[in-house]
Amino acid sequence: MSLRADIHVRLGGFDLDVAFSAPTGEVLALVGPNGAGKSTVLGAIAGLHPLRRGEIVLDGRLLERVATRVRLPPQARDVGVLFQGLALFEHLSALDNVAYGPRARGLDKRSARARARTWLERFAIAELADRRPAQLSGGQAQRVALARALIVEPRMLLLDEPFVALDAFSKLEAREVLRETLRAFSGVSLVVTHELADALALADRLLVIEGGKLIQEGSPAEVMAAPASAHLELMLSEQRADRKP
Ligand SMILES: Nc1ncnc2c1ncn2[C@@H]1O[C@H](COP(=O)(O)OP(=O)(O)OP(=O)(O)O)[C@@H](O)[C@H]1O
Repeated sequence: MSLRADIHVRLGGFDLDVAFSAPTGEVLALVGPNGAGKSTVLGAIAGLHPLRRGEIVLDGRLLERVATRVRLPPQARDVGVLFQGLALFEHLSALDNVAYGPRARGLDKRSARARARTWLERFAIAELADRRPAQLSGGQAQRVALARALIVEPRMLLLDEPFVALDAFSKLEAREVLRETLRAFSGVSLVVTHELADALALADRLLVIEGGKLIQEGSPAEVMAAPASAHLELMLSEQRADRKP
């Protein structure tokens, strides 16, 4: 097992209480209504919300265990994060956004930039190296954000609503780029999305959360065959309506 997570977090009056695990290479989609706790799950794994109880183990390495007071800081977790809205550094070029991780880990500027350039090439955006985020399209910015997350060779990827800011056309293209990226990525990926179509296109397995609890998990086909909540049924019927010509 590559990821084992038993997560109990309290945020104000909200209690999150979910446990799941995933083998190496699996792509998990976390779906559920607004306020269900999806981003909080990501934040807990990334080390941004301390656990009240439980533990998180990634590739046999303990990231956090409340019982023995182990709690690695975010930068020591080897987890790549794509935040909602991408959160690129507006004052840095695309190249320096991607070079940021290696620089922060002590690599000299020249080597970090050389490495960043290979990642821009991998995402077919080398010619955009000098542009600032404001001069990129949504799809291009998403590629920069993916390159920035992957350049540090994380063991796990966390993606929070990776398509929110995109128009319909960019979104299809971005979904394809992301699908190929996740397929090539060797660690576990966890993608938060409120759109079932994205989850179905990307994920090996769905985790459905509502009110801070895991209410269903299974392959897309299993979940579609027997949705465990009214909200999920509604998502499914919207998805079917979208597919009709
Ligand atoms: N810093 C905070 N302090 C108190 N409550 C919070 C905090 N952050 C989030 N919450 C609450 O925790 C709950 C879960 O929020 P979370 O952002 O994880 O939901 P989500 O499923 O990602 O929702 P959305 O789809 O709207 O992004 C919500 O009820 C939210 O109001």
